[in-house]
Amino acid sequence: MENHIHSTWARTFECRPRLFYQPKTMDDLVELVHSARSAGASLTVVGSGHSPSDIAMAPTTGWLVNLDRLCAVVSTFPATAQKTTEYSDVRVEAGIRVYQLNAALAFRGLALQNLGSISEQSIAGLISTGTHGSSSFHGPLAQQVVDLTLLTAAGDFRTVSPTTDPDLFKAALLSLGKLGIITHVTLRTIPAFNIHSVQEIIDFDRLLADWRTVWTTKEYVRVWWFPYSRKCVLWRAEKSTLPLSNPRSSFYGTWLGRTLYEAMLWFAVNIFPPSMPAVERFVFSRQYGSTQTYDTPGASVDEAVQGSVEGLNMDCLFKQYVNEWAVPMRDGVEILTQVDKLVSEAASKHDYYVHAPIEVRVSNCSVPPENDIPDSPFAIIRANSGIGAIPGNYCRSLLEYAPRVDYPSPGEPITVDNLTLYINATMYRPFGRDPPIGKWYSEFEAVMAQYGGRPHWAKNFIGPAGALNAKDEAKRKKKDGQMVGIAGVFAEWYGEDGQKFKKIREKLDPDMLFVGGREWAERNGLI
Ligand SMILES: Cc1cc2nc3c(=O)[nH]c(=O)nc-3n(C[C@H](O)[C@H](O)[C@H](O)COP(=O)(O)OP(=O)(O)OC[C@H]3O[C@@H](n4cnc5c(N)ncnc54)[C@H](O)[C@@H]3O)c2cc1C
Ligand SMILES: O=C1O[C@H](CO)C(O)=C1O
Repeated sequence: MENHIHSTWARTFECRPRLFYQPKTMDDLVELVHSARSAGASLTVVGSGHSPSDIAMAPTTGWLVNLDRLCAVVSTFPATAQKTTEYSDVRVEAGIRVYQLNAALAFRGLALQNLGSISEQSIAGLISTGTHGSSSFHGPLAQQVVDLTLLTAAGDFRTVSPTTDPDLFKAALLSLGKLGIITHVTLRTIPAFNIHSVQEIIDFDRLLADWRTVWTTKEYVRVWWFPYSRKCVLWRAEKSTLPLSNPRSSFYGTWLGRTLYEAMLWFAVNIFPPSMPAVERFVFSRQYGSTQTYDTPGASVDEAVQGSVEGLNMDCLFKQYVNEWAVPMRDGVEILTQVDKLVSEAASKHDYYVHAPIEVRVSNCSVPPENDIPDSPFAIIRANSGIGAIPGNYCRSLLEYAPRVDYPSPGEPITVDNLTLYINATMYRPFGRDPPIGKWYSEFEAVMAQYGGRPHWAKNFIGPAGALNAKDEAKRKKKDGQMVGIAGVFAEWYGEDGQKFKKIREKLDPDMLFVGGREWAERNGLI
């Protein structure tokens, strides 16, 4: 198709590729790879466009391919064949959206073990960017991958697993679309489950006081931080057989509440920025009340029992910019204290204002030493806690952005020392209007980098200052918050694993067929 315009879900970036394809068969896809090579065109692969950045933008001379029509469930390995009823491996075509997969699994009495905030993504896009949920007992969502198939620039299918080709598997587990086209994925799924969640309001200072224990109290834990209210929402959930029950009604879940919220944000962004803290406080009080309910006898808490998808997904509200970094959980108190200081000082100087919530989440990205991989998928993580992941693999992807932390010793409980903290600075675009993000994001990133943090690959990070030459820097400054990228620090931050990824990439794709979005790849040190 010609004249196709592709844009991100948040309408933050768009591109006009020379040609756009949605192949219906794997043979068509292979033919497309050969045709693009013969034509000397680049081939960018895009999923649902939910990455907030320009990571999947194709140049005007390039071709863009999307796998929405390659979305079948290929096979389900019956529990008996796997000699267990605790999990089932399911092979799918990689264009399947997570919501389609959720439905197909539910039909078979199965479910994904963990999810991120939404289910719009394609499974390939989710894997390729290091998407995560929020649990101390689960890794990034790619932990559920048992094997995957990559269509290479040569037009060959390569099915890789931790045993068949460990290096290529670790590269393909977070490949940013730059290695080839993921065509199939086998996922380790478990019997469908419901979750019982309890949502409490906790004072910011109390959260910091309980930091070392709160993250491991339930299988799924997430925090939304409202800095101007000095409060957080603490959401904790576990698998449950209790009867289903709905969560409490939501102020911004209604058309009126939601529109009012967006209108107030618009006013604060465009007319009177100093009103932002009051807007955030008002919305917080409508949505959640104004008192701490955590550890408060007699306080009414918000409980629900929902299917895993409804419970784990959430309402992400409006179109947005998102800048999220992974840092060591053990440094969380210091990091949040520093960010809190930034936010309040900026507001008192009328320098910039942030939007709420700042999402604060967790994963267990630690992996066992290579010679210590358990024979059984019932991992140490699970044995310790009685809950958590049945991993499809125990690999750390070469481009894993979570800092390295220790794997828990056998028999020892998981602690903050084994965990990754994700801090997600979302800035809404009320009615399509861009808020100022540059100064906030630069200061936020300086704190994250100070603690060895690295940005989530899919998001709107800027990157360390000073990485560009004067001409490019001048160009960049024309757009507030534009990405500088991490090319200047890639070697330092990704070390040997990063170099290995680049070598594998160059070998598989010497003519850079899959580096259509060349600018993004260059800015970030991948080529
Ligand atoms: C509202 C919202 C909520 C989100 N929630 C979370 C969250 O909870 N946790 C989290 O970590 N992230 C979250 N994200 C980010 C999102 O999960 C990732 O950006 C994900 O990559 C989006 O998948 P996609 O299918 O839209 O991929 P796209 O954004 O279209 O593409 C992403 C990357 O995947 C590559 N790719 C796509 N398909 C293939 C393929 N078949 N083969 C090889 N490469 C491919 C692309 O080339 C590109 O590099 C959220 C984003 C939004 C907008
Ligand atoms: O990128 C993301 O957007 C939402 C926040 O609104 C979320 O959870 C992400 O991750």
